[in-house]
Amino acid sequence: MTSLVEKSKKICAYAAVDENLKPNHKIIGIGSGSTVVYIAERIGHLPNKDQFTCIPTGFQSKQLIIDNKLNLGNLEEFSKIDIAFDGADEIDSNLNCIKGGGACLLQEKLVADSADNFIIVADDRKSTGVLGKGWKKGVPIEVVPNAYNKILNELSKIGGNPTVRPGTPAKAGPVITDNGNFIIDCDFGEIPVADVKDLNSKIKAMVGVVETGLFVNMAQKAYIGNADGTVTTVSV
Ligand SMILES: O=C[C@H](O)[C@H](O)[C@H](O)COP(=O)(O)O
Repeated sequence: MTSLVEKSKKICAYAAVDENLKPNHKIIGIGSGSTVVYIAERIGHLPNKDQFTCIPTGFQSKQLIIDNKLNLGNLEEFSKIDIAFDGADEIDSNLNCIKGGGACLLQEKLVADSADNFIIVADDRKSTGVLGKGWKKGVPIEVVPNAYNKILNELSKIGGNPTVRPGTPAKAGPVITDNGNFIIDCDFGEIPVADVKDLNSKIKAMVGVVETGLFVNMAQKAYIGNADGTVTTVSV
């Protein structure tokens, strides 16, 4: 039986596609995770699906595009994206997000940054208003492998509690991203909305950091699927 959370993911994803995908859109960014599964599914059901080229944000995303028989593109060829849809691990009241729980943050941020419209889809557990309130695993940070120890020290110095994400039990040693890097998860406690941008800049300034899972001022809209079957839309 489909769980309430799974139903929430599906209704918000379907609503996001139905209300935002326009006939003039040609290039679509497809994010990663369990919620965007329903984004790809919905687009795959459209009679005009052949008019779209979909840009993936990683291996799983690419498979979703292929499985739903959508046209697959890449950022090298299409550097301007009309609209991108993606999930989130947590969303604050300004639509800043923590992303990267599935280690896909770098390609996701490249696609979001290239998109004219960036739409978040998530079930209502993710919409807490303050980053770090509900998502307790920390901010995912993609780092060059041989810089991890240096960056662990630097993150501790700015008040974080960082750990290298382990690959166990599927793999001994750290998780390796689609880009061949490590992920550090760094807990900063609750991050006030006014502090998110500054924290992101501090982390990005550390040499060896490739990208952070803090998506600051990137999303224009979020579609939140509620357990009662309704969808809440938030815009900035
Ligand atoms: O790296 C993973 C991505 O940032 C996902 O979009 C994020 O973790 C949300 O995934 P889900 O929709 O499964 O909660």
